[in-house]
Amino acid sequence: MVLKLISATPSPYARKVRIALHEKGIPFELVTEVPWDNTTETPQHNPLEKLPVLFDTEDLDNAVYESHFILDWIEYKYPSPEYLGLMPETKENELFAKKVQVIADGICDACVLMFFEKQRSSPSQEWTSRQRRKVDGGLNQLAAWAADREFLVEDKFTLADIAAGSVLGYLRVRFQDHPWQQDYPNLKQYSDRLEARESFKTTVPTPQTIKDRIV
Ligand SMILES: N[C@@H](CCC(=O)N[C@@H](CS(=O)(=O)O)C(=O)NCC(=O)O)C(=O)O
Repeated sequence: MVLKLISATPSPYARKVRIALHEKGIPFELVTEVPWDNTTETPQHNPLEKLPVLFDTEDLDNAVYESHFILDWIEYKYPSPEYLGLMPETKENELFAKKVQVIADGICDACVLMFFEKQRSSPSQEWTSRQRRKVDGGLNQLAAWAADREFLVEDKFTLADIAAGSVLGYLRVRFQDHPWQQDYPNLKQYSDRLEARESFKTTVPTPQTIKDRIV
């Protein structure tokens, strides 16, 4: 199997996959693109036209997409003990880790909606406020779960930390004016610790330039 990952420099969803592959020591080719531009190859592999997309270059008909599903797929295809396990030990805690991912991805979704609302000729204040409430509510929940813990579940690095760390790293780059680091010092310290991991250091998000008109 020769894995290729289609990613974009700011993508918090793709960063989760990059972190997981790095933590498990799984080799892959990284393809970086702008999924919003007409030059994107993403639609060739995902009918939903979204990245990240992970596929075996020797089996192009079985691409894997939707970051949460990609992470489940990776865990299934590259299980412990041969590879580092990224799921908690118990089923209950695995479900909680996936609930953390729901919140983290939901914060990302609301951020993306706000980002594009700002591009509109007359952005809706009501719509933007609604998305901002989701970001703030999600961060409040992550801060409560993090408390003063090193990791969110079972005192080991899991999917929950990949998801939470990725959205916090995304806010640092794409929503620098959000005061979450002042509002939740514990969450900032938690994020700082994760950003010190090699898998995070080598996947720090950076802005991209979108050439085509999107909205
Ligand atoms: N739910 C998806 C969201 C993925 C997503 O929205 N990807 C964006 C790029 S980024 O926001 O992650 O940078 C995309 O490809 N958008 C293109 C489109 O929506 O047509 C996931 O978890 O993978």
